[in-house]
Amino acid sequence: MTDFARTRALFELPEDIVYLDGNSLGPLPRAARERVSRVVSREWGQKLIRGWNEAGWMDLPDTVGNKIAKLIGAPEGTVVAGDSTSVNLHKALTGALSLAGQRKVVLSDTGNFPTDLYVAQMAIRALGKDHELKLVAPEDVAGAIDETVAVLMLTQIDYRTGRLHDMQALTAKARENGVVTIWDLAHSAGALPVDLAGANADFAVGCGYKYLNGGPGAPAFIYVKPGLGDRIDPVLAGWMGHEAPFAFDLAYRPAAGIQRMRVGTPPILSMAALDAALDAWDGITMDDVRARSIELSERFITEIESRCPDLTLASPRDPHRRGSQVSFAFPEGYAAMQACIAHGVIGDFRAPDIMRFGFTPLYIGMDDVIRATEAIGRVMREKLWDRAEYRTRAKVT
Ligand SMILES: Cc1ncc(COP(=O)(O)O)c(C=O)c1O
Ligand SMILES: Nc1c(O)cccc1C(=O)C[C@H](N)C(=O)O
Repeated sequence: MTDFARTRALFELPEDIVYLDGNSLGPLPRAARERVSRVVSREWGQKLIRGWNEAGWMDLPDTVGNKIAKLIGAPEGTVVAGDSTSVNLHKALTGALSLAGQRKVVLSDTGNFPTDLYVAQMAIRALGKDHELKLVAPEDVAGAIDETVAVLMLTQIDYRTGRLHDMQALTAKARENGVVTIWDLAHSAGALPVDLAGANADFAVGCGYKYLNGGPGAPAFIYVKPGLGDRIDPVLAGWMGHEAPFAFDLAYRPAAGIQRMRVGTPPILSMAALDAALDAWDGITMDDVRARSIELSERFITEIESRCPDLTLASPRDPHRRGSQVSFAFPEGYAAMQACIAHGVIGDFRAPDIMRFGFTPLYIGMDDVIRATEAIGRVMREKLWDRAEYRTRAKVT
């Protein structure tokens, strides 16, 4: 059994708040603080450019990729860390389209995170092909997979409601119909068990700064199924994805497999923070994390529903149909979330009316859940949200 008291001590958390927003930005792992400080002073400061070889900087995208691979059911050597999720999605989609023959449809759903849809719209335009981005309701995805579809591009867990797509079943149906699959694991990696190899998915991407706790703007990751990497031409090519970057050839020759998904110089300080953060997962099983996340979120729902009749559950009630977040709808959700934050519970708000709370067993326990529901209960009971100071919209939500 995973000792979550031990893992909690690995993080720096302000004592006066309950942090239920690790699904958007994970907290600071103590090891990341130490590692970044060491990389800055001893490696960058003392080794200077020798750090690329002597401190393993050049290998960090693979080192970090392999740590992430273990959390998402991917074999060693199939994941590389770097760039943002949006950029990696662009690589995955253009790669997938290069495999898709004459088919024209990129299928996704209306619950997808907007960046995924923007990437698809502009990748299609940039390729100059007559592909069409087809969006259906999340529950209609399975029925829309047929032999006209070139690529199925989905986010496994809906960022607003937490609704979980059945990766295994949808990928199987896609394969039966000859459809290439791309999964966005932004809200899945580190949140619940993912089995990319078992599902036989073709591509996946995800964030380093949410459940993986790599820090604001942490490098993202990309997975390409073994054997597939060599068959795709990267549209986003750069010297770090060249077969021999330091040969400085004039002609681009893509590196083998996942290595061709690299583009430019990796951001070493951010990579080092993510690398250290990922050590918090040593000795932990995702099944334990999932079981604990369900316990915490079930208790949260029970308490909120009994204390806050004005809040309506916006996530699937069945814990096996949602990720590691719970959302409640409330017309004054923005102001209510501001009031919750002012009263010591940090979650977030997603328009038009969603109050979103993330459950991250590595550092959140049952005491936190109870404390949070007491504070939220008070905010709602005493209508503390109905104050001008909470209704004023900030720039970033
Ligand atoms: C599902 C999903 N995909 C992609 C992103 C964006 O990733 P990035 O900002 O790293 O490009 C997010 C959140 O920001 C997200 O929720
Ligand atoms: N990436 C973010 C950022 O740079 C600022 C504020 C929020 C974010 C997020 O991660 C949003 C997130 N993907 C979401 O689920 O809403």
